[in-house]
Amino acid sequence: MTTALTVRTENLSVRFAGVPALDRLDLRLAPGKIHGLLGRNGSGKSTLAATLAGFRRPDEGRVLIEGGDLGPAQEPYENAVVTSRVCLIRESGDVPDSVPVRYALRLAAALRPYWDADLAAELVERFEIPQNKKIQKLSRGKKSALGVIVGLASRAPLTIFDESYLGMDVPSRHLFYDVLLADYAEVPRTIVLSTHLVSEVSTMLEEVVILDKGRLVTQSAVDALRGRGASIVGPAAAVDQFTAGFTVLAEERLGGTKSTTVLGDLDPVLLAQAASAGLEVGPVGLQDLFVHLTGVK
Ligand SMILES: Nc1ncnc2c1ncn2[C@@H]1O[C@H](COP(=O)(O)OP(=O)(O)OP(=O)(O)O)[C@@H](O)[C@H]1O
Repeated sequence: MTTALTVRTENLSVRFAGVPALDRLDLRLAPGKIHGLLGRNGSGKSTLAATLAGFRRPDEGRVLIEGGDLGPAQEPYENAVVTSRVCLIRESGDVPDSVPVRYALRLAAALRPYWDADLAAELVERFEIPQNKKIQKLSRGKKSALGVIVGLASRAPLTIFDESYLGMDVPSRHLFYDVLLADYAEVPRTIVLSTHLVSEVSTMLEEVVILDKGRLVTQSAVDALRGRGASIVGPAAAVDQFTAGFTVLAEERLGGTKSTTVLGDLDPVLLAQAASAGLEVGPVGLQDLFVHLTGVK
């Protein structure tokens, strides 16, 4: 049976030629949740994903993985017991290129202790992957889909998708999200989705880690993060009057109606004022917060 794992990093740093890609990260990924690993290009997402999966040795600090039948915390690097329970799928698909699809699936079945062959077969059908074709002959999208299938059917207690679905078209990506949610409900495990497509995955995420230039910007439950701001919708003049003095994260206007996203907690007095001005107050979008927190202009 798959048992979700807990991941911790302590003062984790990874450097390339002396330049930090990860800079003293202290994180805790709770077991059995879907975590978003968010950051702009070059922020360190792939380096973190590879280090969590044991592909890379930290230059400083450590990664600790614990829980389930693993027992006490262990470091993943050069640790076959831990890495057999961790599946990292990168954009390349992380499958050998020169062999037919059916062989790659057999290989995954042999290597992955929690492999679900029925799920793999079902997904190969649903994503319409030609089983006899060599992987190098697949289109980029189908190659990505095969990687995703391996990631899902591995049912690893810690499963990390590092932008592995970006090559897929929109319907295929949505199929991936649907299958991921359904399978996660059936077999809970710790899932990390590394992405910059924040708006597309935001409804699936329970926790987020936001990186910027290798540093931790924030780690938070999505609900708590969304509570850091508010979106105010209503007649444009009333919205402008109400939001004057707030830090504005985003504005959108449609005819006489305006939606303004602001940073800050709205107390009950402000909420009552908004209601009496005919304004609707909702949570802030994750994408708007991400843009604000990572300084994208
Ligand atoms: N093998 C490597 N050699 C040298 N520098 C590297 C290497 N891998 C990553 N880096 C550098 O480390 C930093 C973090 O890169 P990383 O790929 O982890 O970021 P990322 O958030 O995954 O980016 P993206 O969204 O563009 O994939 C970048 O400055 C990158 O240039």
